[in-house]
Amino acid sequence: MEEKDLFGSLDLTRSSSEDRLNPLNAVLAFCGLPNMTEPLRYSRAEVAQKTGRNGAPVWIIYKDAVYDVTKYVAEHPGGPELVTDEAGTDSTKVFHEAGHTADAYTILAKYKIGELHEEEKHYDANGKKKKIVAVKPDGQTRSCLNKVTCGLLG
Ligand code: HEM
Repeated sequence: MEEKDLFGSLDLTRSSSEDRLNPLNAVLAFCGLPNMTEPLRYSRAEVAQKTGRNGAPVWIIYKDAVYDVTKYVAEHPGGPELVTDEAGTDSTKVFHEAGHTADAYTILAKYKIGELHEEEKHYDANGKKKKIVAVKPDGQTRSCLNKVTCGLLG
C-alpha cells in the first residue's frame, strides 16, 4: 500500500508562513481541522445577539476578548441579573467597576471563547486603550492658526 507523505502532500499554498513553521498547525491543516493556535474571531454585532433571551447564550466582551458565561450566570455571587443585564455588550467598564477580585478575573478567563476582529478592537497589543481619532469631513480639517489666518485675510 502506498504510504502517505504527511508533510509532502500538504497544500502549502493555503497555509500562512506561520502554519508552515508550526508542525502542529501543519498536522491540523492536513487533517482538515482549524488552526488551534489562532483565536476564534467574532464581531461586536455577533456578540450583541447573544443576549441570553429566547434561548440565546450569554456572551460578554471584556477588553476585546469574547466570553460565553452562559453556564456561570446561575453561580454568580452578585446574582444572575447583574450578568444577564450585560449580555451581548462590551462589559469591560461595568465588570471592572464592579470591583471584582482576582478570583473573578481567573474564573472569567475560563469562559473565553475568542477575540474580536482586529479592526473592532479597542485595545492595542500591549493592552493599552487605542486612541480614537475623529476623522472630520473634507474642508473642516484646518488647524486653528490656519483658520485665524484665513479669517484675517478674509
Ligand atoms: C458583567 C457584569 C457583572 C457585574 C455587573 C458583576 C457584578 C458583581 C458584583 C456587584 C459582585 C459583588 C456581589 C456581592 O458581594 O454580593 C460580584 C461578585 C462576583 N462576580 Fe461579578 N459581575 C459581573 C459579571 C461577572 C462574571 C462574568 C464573572 C465570572 C465569570 C463574575 C464573577 C464574580 C465573582 C467570582 C464574584 C465574587 C466576588 C469576587 O471574587 O470578586 N462576575 N459581581
